[in-house]
Amino acid sequence: MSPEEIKDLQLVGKYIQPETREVDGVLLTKIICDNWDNIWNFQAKPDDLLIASYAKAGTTWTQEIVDMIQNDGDVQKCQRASTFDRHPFIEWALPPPLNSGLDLANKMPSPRTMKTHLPVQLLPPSFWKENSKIIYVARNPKDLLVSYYHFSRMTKMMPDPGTWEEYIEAFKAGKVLWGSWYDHVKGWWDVKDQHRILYLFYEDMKEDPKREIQKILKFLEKEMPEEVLNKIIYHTSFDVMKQNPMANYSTWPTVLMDQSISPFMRKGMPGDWKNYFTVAQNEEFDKDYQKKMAGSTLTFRTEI
Ligand SMILES: Nc1ncnc2c1ncn2[C@@H]1O[C@H](COP(=O)(O)OS(=O)(=O)O)[C@@H](OP(=O)(O)O)[C@H]1O
Repeated sequence: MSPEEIKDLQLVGKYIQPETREVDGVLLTKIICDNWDNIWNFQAKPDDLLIASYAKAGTTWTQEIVDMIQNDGDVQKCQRASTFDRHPFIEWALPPPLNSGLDLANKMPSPRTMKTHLPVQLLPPSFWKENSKIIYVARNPKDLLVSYYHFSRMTKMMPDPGTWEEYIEAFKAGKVLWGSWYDHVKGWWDVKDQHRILYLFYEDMKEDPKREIQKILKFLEKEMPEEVLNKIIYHTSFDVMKQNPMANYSTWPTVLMDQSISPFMRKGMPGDWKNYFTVAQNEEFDKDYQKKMAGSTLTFRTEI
């Protein structure tokens, strides 16, 4: 992003309202809802790759891994642009002169790699029709909630999260952007075997990045020498990505993300939720979780 564009962004920033609306009961920003027809009618292609997730599940990490794989471990090539511009975020509509995800996607030559946080029922149907490959990444709800709370405090593009106590309740009720986490992870889980979907877990990636990167390689039908694989593991580690301006959103102006409040690459640590949930909040959360996830074969690890 050039300094000129950043200046424009700062002018535009004051027009960014964290207003929300719903599409089929799913809370989204007003700008996304106003643009919904275009998003729904987005034309996917058979050689598209979509990285899908609920917000704060490890999307950027997965994007960096995929980009490194696609570029055979060439770090310089992966520094060609920020994550947002390398992989269009299909539903993320911003006012001009900012690029909307759809504009970027439509301009991008094939094969395209894109990102979405949409729940499965709101995915543009052309992705199913074209049988595009999808990598879904899921993260345990407690760490995700903590991450989402901090992100919502530092970004001006989302509604104010309120107090920690209020935010836990909003999250449990699904009254946060992109709707219910519970429905999101279950919805994608339930269709994973009917389409070309690789379902990954943040905690598994943290536990054994090599094993999980190998799953992605297989899914993308790629092979690579051990030394390139090791380079990818290193380049996509939390500490290295935290210092990478093309992955840590530091090129974005503070009017959109004020990283002095909380950095985008915050902790990257499974189990951090224990520093935030009280014993009572944790018990309440678990009780509610059991109800909402009852009957599903999907399970999460809240620490590794
Ligand atoms: N390489 C690596 N290793 C471990 N963890 C990582 C990595 N990269 C990003 N992160 C952490 O992922 C969280 C951000 O999630 P997303 O990228 O999905 O956010 S977004 O919804 O796309 O804005 C956010 O989690 P928290 O640190 O818990 O807030 C990031 O720090």
